[in-house]
Amino acid sequence: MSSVTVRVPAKVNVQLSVGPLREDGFHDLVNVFHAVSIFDEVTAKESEAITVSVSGKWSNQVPVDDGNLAIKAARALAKHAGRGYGADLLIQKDIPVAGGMAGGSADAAGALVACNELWGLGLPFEDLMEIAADLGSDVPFSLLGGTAVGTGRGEQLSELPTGGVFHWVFALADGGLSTASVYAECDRLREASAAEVPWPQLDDSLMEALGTGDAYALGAHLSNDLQEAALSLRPELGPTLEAGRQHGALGAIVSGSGPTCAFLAIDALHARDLARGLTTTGAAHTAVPAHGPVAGATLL
Ligand SMILES: C[C@](O)(CO)[C@H](O)COP(=O)(O)OP(=O)(O)OC[C@H]1O[C@@H](n2ccc(N)nc2=O)[C@H](O)[C@@H]1O
Ligand SMILES: Nc1ncnc2c1ncn2[C@@H]1O[C@H](COP(=O)(O)OP(=O)(O)OP(=O)(O)O)[C@@H](O)[C@H]1O
Repeated sequence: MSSVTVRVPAKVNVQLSVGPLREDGFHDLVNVFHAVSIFDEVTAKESEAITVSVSGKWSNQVPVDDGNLAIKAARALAKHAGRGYGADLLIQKDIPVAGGMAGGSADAAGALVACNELWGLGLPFEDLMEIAADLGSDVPFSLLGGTAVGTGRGEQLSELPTGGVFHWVFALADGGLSTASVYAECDRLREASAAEVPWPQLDDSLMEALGTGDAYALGAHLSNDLQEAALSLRPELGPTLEAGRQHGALGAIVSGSGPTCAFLAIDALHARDLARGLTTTGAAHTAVPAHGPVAGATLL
């Protein structure tokens, strides 16, 4: 096979509960991931060396050197296989960069699946999941997709069946937020308040809403412990969230570490109207309707 293409989704966190800071610099989480229909595509072509190039909306914001997570993923896979394989990786980028939607993680997951196929390794999914966890906390979920609860630093996943399709609108912001700085801001705010940080717990009402496909209940139970930190670093996100609520969103939340804002809609038609409302009033320069859950990294 000389060329393989894999499609990988973005994510939103419908619950993100952040526990105390661990000694390794990470936080224990209860992280309910939900994969949504904004996709990157990663194509791997036969080559001597491992290289990457990026096309699409956000290509100028993505590194094409060794810092690219897709390159790191391909290298980690080649190392696991014990051979000096090569691949030209082409990323078609649609997921916002540094937007809290796991775009880099998606490309890493895409590169793992594509290179496993291109190089004929035939590694089982469990092996790819282990390599993924070493690459980043969100990478295993980008492989898995659907809806899942992540514990540990987010890499230990249990799949969650959902009772229906949920319709979302994502309001994209200018410029990204670094995930590490948002966690650091969360720690700083917690230190300043001196309140004890509780151990994260799964929200039973949220589980029920996901299981029954009840968008109204899901909207009422969305939660993100990183939201206050993201708003502290980007106060202008507050009015964006409020504008979504004014346009009838069932729930409005910062996606992961932000700055993308996620709005839950009643149905596909409402999502389209909500997106139009957010852009025509200037509350967001770009608002993208999407639905979830969708599959994780998939060979095309
Ligand atoms: C905010 C989320 O996107 C929610 O899904 C993730 O928790 C972040 O996952 P990610 O981007 O894959 O993050 P990683 O590459 O693993 O870690 C980047 C940095 O985020 C912070 N980090 C990440 C995950 C975690 N459970 N605790 C943390 O404190 C650490 O400072 C870490 O150095
Ligand atoms: N393939 C890639 N796509 C996007 N960014 C990448 C990639 N590889 C490395 N990066 C770097 O990683 C940084 C974070 O990008 P990413 O889009 O993954 O953030 P994010 O969506 O906020 O992540 P998360 O939601 O997992 O916290 C970017 O600013 C960029 O410098």
